[in-house]
Amino acid sequence: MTARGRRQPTHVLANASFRRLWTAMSVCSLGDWLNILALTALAGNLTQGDYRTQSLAVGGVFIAKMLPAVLLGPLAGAFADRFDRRVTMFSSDLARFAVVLSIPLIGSYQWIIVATILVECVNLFWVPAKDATVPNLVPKEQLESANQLNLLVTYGSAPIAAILFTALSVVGDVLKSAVPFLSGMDPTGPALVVNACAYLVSAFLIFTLRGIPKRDGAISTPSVLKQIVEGWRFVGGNRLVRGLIIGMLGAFAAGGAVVGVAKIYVGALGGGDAAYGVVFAAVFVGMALGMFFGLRLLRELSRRRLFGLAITVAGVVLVAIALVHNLVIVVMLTVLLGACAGIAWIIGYTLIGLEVEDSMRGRTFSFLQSTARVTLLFVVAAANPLAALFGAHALRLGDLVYQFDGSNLVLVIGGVLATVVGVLALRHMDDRKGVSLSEDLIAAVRGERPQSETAEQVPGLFVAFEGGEGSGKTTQSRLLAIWLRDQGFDVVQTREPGSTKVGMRLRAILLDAAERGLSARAEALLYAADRAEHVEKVIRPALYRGSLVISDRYVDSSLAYQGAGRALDPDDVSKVNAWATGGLVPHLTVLIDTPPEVGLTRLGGAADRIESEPLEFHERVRKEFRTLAAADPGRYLVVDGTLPPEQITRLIQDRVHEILPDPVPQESEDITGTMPAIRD
Ligand SMILES: Nc1ncnc2c1ncn2[C@@H]1O[C@H](COP(=O)(O)OP(=O)(O)OP(=O)(O)O)[C@@H](O)[C@H]1O
Ligand SMILES: Cc1cn([C@H]2C[C@H](O)[C@@H](COP(=O)(O)O)O2)c(=O)[nH]c1=O
Repeated sequence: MTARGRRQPTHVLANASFRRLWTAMSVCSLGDWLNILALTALAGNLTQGDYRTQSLAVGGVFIAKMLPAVLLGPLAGAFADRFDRRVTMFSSDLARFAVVLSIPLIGSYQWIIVATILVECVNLFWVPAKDATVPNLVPKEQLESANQLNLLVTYGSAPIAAILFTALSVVGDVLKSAVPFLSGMDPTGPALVVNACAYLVSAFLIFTLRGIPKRDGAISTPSVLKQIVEGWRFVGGNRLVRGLIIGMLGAFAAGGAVVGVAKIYVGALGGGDAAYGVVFAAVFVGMALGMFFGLRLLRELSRRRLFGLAITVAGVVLVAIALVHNLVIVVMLTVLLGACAGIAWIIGYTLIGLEVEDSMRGRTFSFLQSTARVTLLFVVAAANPLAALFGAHALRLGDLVYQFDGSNLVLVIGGVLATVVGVLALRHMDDRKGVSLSEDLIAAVRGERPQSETAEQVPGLFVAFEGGEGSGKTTQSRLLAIWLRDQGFDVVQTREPGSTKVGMRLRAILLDAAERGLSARAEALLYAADRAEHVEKVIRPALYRGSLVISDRYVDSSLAYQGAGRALDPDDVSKVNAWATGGLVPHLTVLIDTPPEVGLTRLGGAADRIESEPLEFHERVRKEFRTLAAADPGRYLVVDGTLPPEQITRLIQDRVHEILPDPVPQESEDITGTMPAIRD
């Protein structure tokens, strides 16, 4: 069998709509950093003279920046889910432009504070609207790359803004002395004008961005208050989202502990301001490395596992940072800490974008932004008093003296907290229960798909079709089988439940609408029993013969219908099925994603026991299918089931084509010299 190569996907920036949004975001990020630099400098300039007043004035700007998120975050999220996101972003940009432009014109400290609060309030509407829009513009498999680019410009624009600010300050000084009319101007004036113009450019880009889906939430949506409560309920009630947010906040708290005490800790290690700067920079260098190289290196590892693992490692590293009294090692560990934080942040953002439905996304992102800021504020504020309260202690062991100060304690607490959160996230969200994490990790580092679970090592190829009722699985799996047979492949087309003798009986029990009293656990076990028989009698033998197996439904159906639909513990369903199948996982799962209200109306005849479940049941099933696909994008093809059948067929053929084995084995080619004729 020849190697199964993958076709190179196009870069996410080739997508014109995303490119436009990303450009707007980059310009805004540059503007935001310029804003922080210019406003803190202006506040300092306006209160020159007394060091204490000056410090308080600059601190006031930071407080004004944080405050609106705490107070207005929930409202902004509901706004992003309620109104047209393009209009929200466009209006926000115009408002930011006007407010920032007014700062150098008015030029008083009071107005700086008011304007900062106003700009931050507007930002609160812009950011969740943007975050919730990204998953609408890029395909699911490119969402991780899109988030990497977003984070890159958010932080990468900071040094560019710093250089620009310096240059614009020089321009400000020159203008002040050369143009009499501008003699009263503060040198930060040009920076603020450029900052305002950045928002105007973004307004233009957003206005001309046609790819954002239109929404008119004002017609039938509930009240804003109801929407806010609905958003909180959703975040608290959704297992995955709750796990992601707790994990990300844990990572934030750990980061806050470092920011809070880094200065005194570095000082205690004998480092000055330069060393403090290096430690600070190490966090960002690490984040960039984690986001780009870490995620690429571990691309075969389940994203849910990697999320928990990254936070756990970050926690352990933080404890090590607290205990190792060597500045060079501390800097190296800080890079690792940043890498873990970068990985966790990107995965968390990506999974939320994939998992959360469009109508809830704005509120979820906004909840995350607000709670992250509150956590950061709280931890940074509490870290130093706690460190001071603990004081400095020298532990003596014979001749050895080990210094353990308050800053060490804060870092240890932050590290332990992150470790606990990471372990909980790993357990809470693990989608490969029963499969050793270390084996998975080693395989991922080697760039291999985890061997113990995939069907990769068998000579054949295993493709499963999944989706809700009437999504088109039977139609498409039949068409795929015909297409493959046409190319000379030996194809076994099969389905669940009911492809074996025992299976046929089980299918009758499982789908008989009269069988009303069947318990959820019994149902899960019967499906698993059918699957065990199916794998042993049909699928495995065919794969070992080198056949291509196409199954209409497999394990994911149990995770979606019995796990999410019947609300059984997903770990239990996963374990039972891993045991029933001996860990056999398809090479490719095609998810035909169709809204249940569309799929159910396609079905003819009387509804069977499962089809007659209420719509909410089928909605939970659909959501779980999508979540499963999102957690392992490399192994799934998600197609929109509302597309015309021919278009779906083409998408499936394109993807299957990438992983097809050579129909004539290499040895036969060597002997006969024949070239296989594969039609596209
Ligand atoms: N893309 C499509 N657009 C419109 N109708 C479709 C599409 N795909 C399939 N159908 C029609 O929908 C009905 C159900 O299709 P199919 O039996 O393939 O779905 P299924 O997912 O296998 O259903 P089940 O859940 O019963 O197994 C059929 O009448 C089929 O012709
Ligand atoms: C494999 C499997 C199936 N189901 C449900 C899903 C459907 O309602 C029926 C199968 O009918 P189909 O027309 O053949 O698609 O069974 C399930 O609940 N759990 C499973 O594991």
